Amino acid sequence: MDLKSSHASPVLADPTPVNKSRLGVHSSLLPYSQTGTSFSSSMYISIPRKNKPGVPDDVRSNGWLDAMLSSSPPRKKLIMDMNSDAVVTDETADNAYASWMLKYPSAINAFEQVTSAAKTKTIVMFLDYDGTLSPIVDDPDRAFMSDGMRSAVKSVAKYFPTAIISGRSRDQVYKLVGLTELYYAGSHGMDIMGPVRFDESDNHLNYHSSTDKKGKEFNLFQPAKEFIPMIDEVFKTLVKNTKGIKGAKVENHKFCASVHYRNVDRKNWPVVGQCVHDLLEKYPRLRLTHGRKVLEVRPVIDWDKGRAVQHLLDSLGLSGRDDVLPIYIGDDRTDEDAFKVLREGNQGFGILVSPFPKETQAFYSLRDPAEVMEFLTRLVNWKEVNDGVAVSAASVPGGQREC
Ligand SMILES: O=P(O)(O)OC[C@H]1O[C@H](O[C@H]2O[C@H](CO)[C@@H](O)[C@H](O)[C@H]2O)[C@H](O)[C@@H](O)[C@@H]1O
Repeated sequence: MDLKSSHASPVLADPTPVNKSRLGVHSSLLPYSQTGTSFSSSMYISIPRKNKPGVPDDVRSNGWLDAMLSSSPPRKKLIMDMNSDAVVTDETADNAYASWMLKYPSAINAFEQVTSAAKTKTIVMFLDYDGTLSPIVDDPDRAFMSDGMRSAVKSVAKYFPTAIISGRSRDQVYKLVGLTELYYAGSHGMDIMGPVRFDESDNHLNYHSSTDKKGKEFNLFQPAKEFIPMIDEVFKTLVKNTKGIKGAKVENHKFCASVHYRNVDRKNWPVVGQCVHDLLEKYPRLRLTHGRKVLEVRPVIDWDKGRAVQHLLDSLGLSGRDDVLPIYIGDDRTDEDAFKVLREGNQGFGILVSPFPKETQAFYSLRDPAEVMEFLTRLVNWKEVNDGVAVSAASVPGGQREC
C-alpha cells in the first residue's frame, strides 16, 4: 500500500483478490494475545467461501463467531484466554496489566518521554471517539463525552491541529463533539472534512470544496462516494432482517453500516452474525470488519483510518516532516490501522486506550477516557508552560475551582 499516494483512487477496480480473504479472519480479530507480535498480511487466514458442496459456510465454521465472542470480553476472561490454567483473581489481572505496561507504558507515566519527543515539533492530534473520548455504553445514541473532555479537546485544538477519526458518520460524530475548530473524519476515514488541500493542483474527483456557516472553507474527501446507494440498500435490508432479534441495532453511517449486538442475548449472536454473513454473500464489493460488539459492513476499498491520517497530514502540508509529531489515541481494532501507519512511517506514535492487555501497534497506553482527558490536559499545560503562556484555569478541565 502506497501511503504517500492518497491522490490515487482507493477504489479497487477488481475486488477479487481482496474477496478471497473477505470472509476470512485477520489475526487481529481473533482473541487478543499477549505476545505483542505485529500484524502482517501473512497472518490472514483464508477461509473458503463454501466448505463442501451442500455444507453451508456459516458464522461458526468461518471464525466470525470466535471474533464476535472475543470482541470487548470481560477483563478476567482475557487473562484466562492467555493462560488457560490460571485462576484469575483481581491480583492476577493487575499483574498481567502491569507486565503488559512494561511494553506499552502509560502515556501519563511516560509523559516526559512524550514531551521530550515533542519539544521541537508540531504535534498533530488524532482522536478516536467511542471508548476514547466517551465511555462505552449500551446505547450508541447515548455515548456522550463529558464537558470536561470537550473542554480538554478544545484546549488541545487551540495549540495543535486536531482531528476526530471515527467509525460513526461524520455528521453524527460532529454533533456529539460539537467543536468547530477540529477536522472530522467519519465512517472510518471514508468521509473527511479537512482543510483546503495544501497541494492546490490536485483536482481529484473525490474532492468537493465547500464553505461552512461561518464562511470557513473546507474540503470534503469521500473516496467511497459511489457506495452510498449500496450502503443505504444494505442498511435497509439489515434493519429488516434483524427485526426479530431482540437488542440488535443497525446504524447507517453513509459509507458503512454497523450492526450492534451488545444488547443481544449471547445465544443469539450467531443469528446476528449469520444475517450479516448471508447479506455479504450477495455483495462482493462489501466486506466485514469487527469493532466492539459491532459488525461493520463497508466497501472493499483500500482505505481505512490509517489512510485517513495520512490524507489529513498531506492536506495540512505536514506529512513526511521531521518537525511534526502525529499522535493518535484510540481504543479499537480499526484504530490499529492508524497506529500501524505511524509506527511504520516512523512518524509519531499511537496510544492505545485499554484497561486490559491487548496486542497492538501503539507505543503507549492509557486505561480509559478519564486518563485520556488527563493526558490531554497535561499536554496543554506543558505547551503553555513551554511557550511561556500563563496557565489559565479555563484551559484546565475542572480547573475553575473556588479557593
Ligand atoms: O471509531 P469510533 O469513534 O470508536 O466508533 C466505533 C463505533 O462506535 C460506536 O459503537 C461503539 O460504542 C457504543 C457506545 O459506547 C457501544 O454501544 C457499541 O457497542 C460500540 O461498538 C458506534 O455506534 C459505531 O457505529 C462505531 O463504528
